[in-house]
Amino acid sequence: MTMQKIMQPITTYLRPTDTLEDAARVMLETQMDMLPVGDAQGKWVGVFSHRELYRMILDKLPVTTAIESYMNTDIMMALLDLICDTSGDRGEPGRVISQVRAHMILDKSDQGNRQLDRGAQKQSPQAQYDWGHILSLDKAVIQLIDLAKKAARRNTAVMIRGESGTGKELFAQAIHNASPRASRPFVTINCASVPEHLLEAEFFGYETGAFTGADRAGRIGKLELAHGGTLFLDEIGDMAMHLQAKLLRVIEGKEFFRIGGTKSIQTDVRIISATNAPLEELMLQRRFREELYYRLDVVTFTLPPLRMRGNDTLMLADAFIKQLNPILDTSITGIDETVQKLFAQYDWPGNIRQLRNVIERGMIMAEHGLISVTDLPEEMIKQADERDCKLLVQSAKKNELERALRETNGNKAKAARMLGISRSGFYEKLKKYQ
Ligand SMILES: Nc1ncnc2c1ncn2[C@@H]1O[C@H](COP(=O)(O)OP(=O)(O)OP(=O)(O)O)[C@@H](O)[C@H]1O
Repeated sequence: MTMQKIMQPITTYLRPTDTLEDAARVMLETQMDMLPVGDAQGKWVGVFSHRELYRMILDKLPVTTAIESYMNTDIMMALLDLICDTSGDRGEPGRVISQVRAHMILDKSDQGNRQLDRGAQKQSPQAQYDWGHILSLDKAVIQLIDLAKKAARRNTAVMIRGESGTGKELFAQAIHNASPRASRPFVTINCASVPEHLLEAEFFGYETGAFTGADRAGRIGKLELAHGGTLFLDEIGDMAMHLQAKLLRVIEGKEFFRIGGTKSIQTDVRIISATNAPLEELMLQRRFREELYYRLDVVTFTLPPLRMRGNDTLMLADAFIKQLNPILDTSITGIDETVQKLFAQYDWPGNIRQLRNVIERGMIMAEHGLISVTDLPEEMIKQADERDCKLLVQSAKKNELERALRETNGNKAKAARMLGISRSGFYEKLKKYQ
């Protein structure tokens, strides 16, 4: 989910009359786990999540079946369900909060104009980000931006490497927006999230009647949609070998056929690819084609992980707080000293995306003033607790217990309630933090 998506009311929602195929496509395009369903007046009447999608598939319903009788009409339960699901294993509650918030602000001003409906293939998707969105004080990143500005002017293929959440897509969009193709489409294909058997249709499109259950009118693929613009191939390392061969043929010959089609189609796209996969290793294992690699890897950028970007963590935390205060309706002034120290020592496996989610969650928890350790996700505190920050976390926890006791005049039951924990949990903490 991009920052843009949480800052604007979103226009993507389903109608009860939408089909299983419509829903699957919109979910793929938006990468949302759950979408609101709105009626003709834009009123929320339900939600449709992956769970309902799988249920329809397992029930072997034709793709033309309307989602109406499968959508979940218990909206609040569905939201809570999703929050619990996601804050468990995937550990990114902030991301869900963003999604939920985004969904709650349906764009009422333009109910009929959903971004991705049956007409999606006729619209040209645009890139939202430019250089001004890439914030960094880090020398290496600043140098990469300079290099990217130069590369943007040419038509050369660019490959962006780096861990998840380091800003690869942000860079790709900024390059497109600074290129002579800026006014043309920026089209993304996520090679990891589209199932292998659908990826080919996603790329090349298909002709009328190419599949059972396919749209009568056929569908154009993303290669055609991106004509004149940029095709962003995210997670390129996950592309199947046979598709890699087909892509290579398109790059070399600049033409292709729709699935089931006989007419060759010309295309002119600039390719930007991104990956966190060890492509060199994949080539040795014959899971990535060398010829394709050399076609895609004309200019390479490797974005450093957040833990190697020095002061960026605190600067970004501050910037996110400023951006999010008006959206979340909070008045957070910053992060306290303990959190600053903890941030500096933390590994940030999810990089900038994780930082933004942690900040957003912290802002929702704290509401005003400074974000403190107790507003951070449990997982993060646990990790810090096990490492060098143990003392820091302990003193913050101790302060919190002391404050609760002070404010309740030493009444432990009240103090436990105030902190939202059980009485036994409170005693346990008292013992742990002395
Ligand atoms: N330098 C930056 N300044 C401000 N925001 C950033 C920066 N880099 C990344 N972000 C934000 O972090 C989030 C993740 O960025 P992005 O999606 O570009 O990462 P990615 O490397 O493509 O991730 P993935 O590999 O998981 O797809 C986005 O919300 C993006 O706006």
